[in-house]
Amino acid sequence: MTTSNNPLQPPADAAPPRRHPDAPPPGELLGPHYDQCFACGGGQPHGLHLAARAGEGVSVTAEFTVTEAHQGAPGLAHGGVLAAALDETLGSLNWLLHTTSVTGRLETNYLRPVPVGTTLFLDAHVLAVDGRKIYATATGRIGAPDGPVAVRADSLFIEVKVDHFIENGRPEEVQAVLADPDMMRRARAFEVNP
Ligand SMILES: CCCCCCCC/C=C\CCCCCCCC(=O)SCCNC(=O)CCNC(=O)[C@H](O)C(C)(C)COP(=O)(O)OP(=O)(O)OC[C@H]1O[C@@H](n2cnc3c(N)ncnc32)[C@H](O)[C@@H]1OP(=O)(O)O
Repeated sequence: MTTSNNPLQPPADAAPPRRHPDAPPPGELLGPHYDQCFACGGGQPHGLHLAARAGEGVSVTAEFTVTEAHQGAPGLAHGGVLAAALDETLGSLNWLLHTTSVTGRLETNYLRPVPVGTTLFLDAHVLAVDGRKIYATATGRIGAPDGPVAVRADSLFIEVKVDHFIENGRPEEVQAVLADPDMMRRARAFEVNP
């Protein structure tokens, strides 16, 4: 039952987050979920190359360094790029839950400009889960894990089946991924989340 009009606030009867028993241990690098992902993939020269690690509970940390390719205003990171970094960090929580989910809503809050050359230290954690709805929040800090807060986000992710990607993706890329047994084994493993 929804008790608030804010779609990013978990309802009072939502379940607390539960770390999956097979979640990677705290400190482990999660690796890209897809080599061509703009945010985490190694195959995108101008991508963020964001590297996320498992944290304690249902949390992750991540880092990415702002380059010339990420500018909006001269010498400053584009707000959409920063939103992508927050989105990706939040999406990495899938590894801790062993679910496959996509962003339904993402509300970003920009507190400080982020200059080119900055390494942004991000963290995200799940607040609650309500059926297919995953409520999570993220913060990005300048220069260090305890640096000044530059950006924050609240989000609602929605759990989907792997078929979501097969049915909606462009056929060329979908076929290439379907032909990669490692990728498919990992993606399908997330679907049988007990
Ligand atoms: C080729 C094979 C590949 C396999 C391997 C793939 C591995 C990939 C692994 C992991 C991927 C992680 C990727 C991370 C990247 C970072 C995250 C992104 O950037 S994701 C991209 C941006 N997001 C989208 O493109 C979503 C577009 N939207 C949709 O597709 C649909 O709207 C979707 C799936 C979100 C929901 O559609 P419905 O038909 O399934 O479900 P309904 O019934 O509408 O919603 C279910 C519940 O959620 C609420 N809901 C849905 N959307 C909402 C919204 N925007 N705001 C508030 N509530 C929402 C609804 O009110 C409903 O709630 P009630 O159960 O009735 O209480």
